[in-house]
Amino acid sequence: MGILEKISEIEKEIARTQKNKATEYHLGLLKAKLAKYRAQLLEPSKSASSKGEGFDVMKSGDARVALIGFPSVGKSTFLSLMTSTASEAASYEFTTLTCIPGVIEYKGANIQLLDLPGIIEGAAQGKGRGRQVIAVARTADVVIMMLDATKGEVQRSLLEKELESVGIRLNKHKPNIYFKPKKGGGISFNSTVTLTQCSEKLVQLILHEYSILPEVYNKIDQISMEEVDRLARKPNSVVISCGMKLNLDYLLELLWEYLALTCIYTKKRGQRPDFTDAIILRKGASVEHVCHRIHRSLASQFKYALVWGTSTKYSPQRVGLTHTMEHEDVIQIVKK
Ligand SMILES: Nc1nc2c(ncn2[C@@H]2O[C@H](COP(=O)(O)OP(=O)(O)OP(=O)(O)O)[C@@H](O)[C@H]2O)c(=O)[nH]1
Ligand SMILES: [K+]
Ligand SMILES: [Mg+2]
Repeated sequence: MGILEKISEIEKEIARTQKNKATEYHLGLLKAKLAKYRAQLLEPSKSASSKGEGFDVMKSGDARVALIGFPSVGKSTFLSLMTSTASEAASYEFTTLTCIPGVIEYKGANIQLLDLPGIIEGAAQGKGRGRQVIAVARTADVVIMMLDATKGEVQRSLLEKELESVGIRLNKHKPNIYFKPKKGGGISFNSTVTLTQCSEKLVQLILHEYSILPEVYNKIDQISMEEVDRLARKPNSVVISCGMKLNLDYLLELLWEYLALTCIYTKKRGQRPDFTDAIILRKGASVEHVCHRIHRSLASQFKYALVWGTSTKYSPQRVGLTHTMEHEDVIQIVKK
C-alpha cells in the first residue's frame, strides 16, 4: 500500500471512531501514525530532482508575511481566520504540505500571508520540506514565528535556533541604514532616511532594536490565566487564541508596525487630497516609486512634485524624483 492509501485508511478510521474517554488513546495513536505518514510526504522523494519542488507562490500585494512554526501550532487556523482563504486545519501534525497564500486587507493595504508546512528540527539541513519552507520565509518582509502556548519554552529556542542558523532575521525590520567599511578602517554609514543628529552610536542602537523578535503564542485558551500573564509579560511576545479569537486585532496592529509601510496620498492641482485611496509603499520609497505606482510612463513625463508632510522642511516643498517619501505625505505631481 502506498503512503497516500495508508493516510486515507487512517483518516477513514479516525472519522468513524467516536470521540470519548475510552477511544482517546486509540485516536491519539492513529493521529501519531497519520502524522508519521504525512511527514513522509514532506520528504523529498528520491525520484524528484535534487533541488526538490519549490513552493513558488507569486508575490502579490504590498507586503509579504510568512507563518513559521512547528506542526499543529495553529498556522492554518490563523490564515483561515485572517484571510478569505481557507487552509485545512486539523488536530494531527503535517496537515499542511505546501505553501498556501491568503490576503489580509488592512488599512487599505493588501498583505500577502503565507501558510507553510510545520518545520521540524533539522529543517535547516533539509529535513521535511525545511529548505523550501525556509526559502519562502526568506522572501517575506516579516516572519511570524508561531508557537503553541501549551508546549512550553523548548520549542521557542529550538525554532529560533533553526531559523537563525540559516540567517533568517526574525521579525526584524529591514534596516534602512547601510554600513560600508572605510578604506582606512572603521565604517561609514548611509541611510535612506534623513538622519538628523545621528551619531554612529545612535545607529548602533537603532540596529540593535531590529533584533526584537515578537513571538506569537497561540492557544492561550488552553492554559491558565497565570500562565497567559507570564507569557504576555515576556519581552517581545504576543499571546493569542485563534480558537477564541483573542487578541488578533492587537497582533494585526503590531504586524502593521513591523511592516512599516508608507501610505502616500495624491492630490490634483486645486483639489483636496484623496484620503480614501492611499498608495502603499515600502519604507524608504521615493517619488519615483510613487510615479511608477500611478502610471508606468509617469516618471518619464515628470517635471517636479509638490509634497506636504513630514518628509519636507516646508509644506508644500518642490521635490525631484529621488526625494524620499514619508508615511502620510501628500503629493501633487507636475508633468512636463
Ligand atoms: N484550543 C485551541 N486550538 C487551536 C487554536 N488554534 C488552532 N487550534 C487547533 O490546533 C490544531 C492544529 O491547527 P492547524 O491550524 O492545523 O495547525 P498548523 O500549524 O497549520 O499545523 P500543520 O499544518 O500540521 O503544521 C487544530 O485542531 C486546531 O483546531 C487555539 O487557539 N486554541
Ligand atoms: K495540524
Ligand atoms: Mg497547517
